[in-house]
Amino acid sequence: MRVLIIGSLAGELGKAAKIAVARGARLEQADDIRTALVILRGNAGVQLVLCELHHDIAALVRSLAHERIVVSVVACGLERDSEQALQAVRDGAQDFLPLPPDPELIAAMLAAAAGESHAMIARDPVMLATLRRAEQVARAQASVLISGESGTGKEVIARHIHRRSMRSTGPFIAVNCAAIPDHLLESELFGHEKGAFSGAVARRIGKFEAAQQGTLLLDEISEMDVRLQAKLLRAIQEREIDRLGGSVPVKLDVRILATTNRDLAAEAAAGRFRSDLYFRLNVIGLTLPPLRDRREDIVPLAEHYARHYADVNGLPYRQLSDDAGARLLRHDWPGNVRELENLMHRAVLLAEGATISAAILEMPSEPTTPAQAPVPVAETAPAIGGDHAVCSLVGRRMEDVEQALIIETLNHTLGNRTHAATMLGISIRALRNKLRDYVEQGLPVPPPQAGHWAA
Ligand SMILES: Nc1ncnc2c1ncn2[C@@H]1O[C@H](COP(=O)(O)OP(=O)(O)OP(=O)(O)O)[C@@H](O)[C@H]1O
Repeated sequence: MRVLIIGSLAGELGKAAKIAVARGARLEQADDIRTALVILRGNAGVQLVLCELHHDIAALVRSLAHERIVVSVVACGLERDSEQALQAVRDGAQDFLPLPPDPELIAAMLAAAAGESHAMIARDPVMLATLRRAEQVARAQASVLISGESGTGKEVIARHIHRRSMRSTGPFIAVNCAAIPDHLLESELFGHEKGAFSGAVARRIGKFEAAQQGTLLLDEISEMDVRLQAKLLRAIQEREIDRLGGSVPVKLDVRILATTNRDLAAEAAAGRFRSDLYFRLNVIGLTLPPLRDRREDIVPLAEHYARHYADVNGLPYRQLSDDAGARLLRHDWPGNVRELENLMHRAVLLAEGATISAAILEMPSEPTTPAQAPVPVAETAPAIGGDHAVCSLVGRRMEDVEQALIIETLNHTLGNRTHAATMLGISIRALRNKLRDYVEQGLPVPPPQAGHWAA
């Protein structure tokens, strides 16, 4: 992943940069915000910006919004500068990295910005068959549509297809269509020329061009606005794009992969998704089975995460006890692999004895609906007057209950905003606005995918 550092590499930030490089990051460096913006306009592959606190972070965030550049900004400074750190978050930084740098915190930030680790575990015959099919189609050039419930590993398999393709030495660029507002998504994908809109002060290269000779993953494609769907269809058919405000088309050599956790054929039939685009994307279709239908993967995945999170947190590796394994096998996993991963992360942090026992596995009560697309409230709401959990809320202010629910959901998803918003049935933008309000009120908010150790 590409990381842009704004500031001097001579001091503590240089140490952070070295750690990021040791974890596989490729660095860009700018002495000031003006230079950083020049780099960002020309390189849509940058996923994370680490910016020293004393730079004008508010101005950086404003320019990024103005120029429709989507990238995570993390403010960096000494731990004692907590007032400035809070101000940086108020100004729009997504997080604060205290210096001197903690290698594990940097690893978590890189993982959060890149969309977590790429290891692929598969033991169940159903999953092995899916994997074989993915490997078969990897060498083709055709688009692949990967369907499956949220958290089943659609992005993991997309990366696997890229690694096994003839484009593996080229870039793999992922764009989450649900997480980026429509007006930003267009320039994020297609780029823009200077003057294309009031904030377009210079040419900006989009994700399509950043993915040249490689693979572009359009995550959660069903959430793409209809107008953009038309533009995407043209890009795929003509193999060229026009930057916003551009007059000369740019030729493309990009393979498109797309994911959806909705039934895209049904969306097309209902007129919510263009049928012609659906057929273009679904030249090859792959469906990832939910975890409850590939039970032989559950324990190997749990063991993988027990090892991984022990490693990441500098803790001793503890095996799963037999009763813990049995308990995992009894659960239905509505949140799929992501739910299992979060549960094991917590268990690794809480474990004390020689093994991870069933007692510390914090299983939520068995939900009745799979956690994929937001479920209409009417389908899940308890009958009025009949539910103890709801009765116990009577007398509390709506705002307080909402706040507690949001923070608790974020704790459950270990800070993952996209997943929390899906569970809450609200847009990422609405969630971000709420969190910004909480930060302004001085409330502690779980940082993005940081886990308990950073809470
Ligand atoms: N087979 C697997 N082996 C190891 N880890 C996996 C596997 N499948 C999924 N994961 C992990 O589970 C988490 C969710 O995976 P991923 O983001 O690919 O799911 P998704 O189906 O794309 O979810 P969403 O639809 O919510 O975006 C990630 O942290 C990923 O690393």
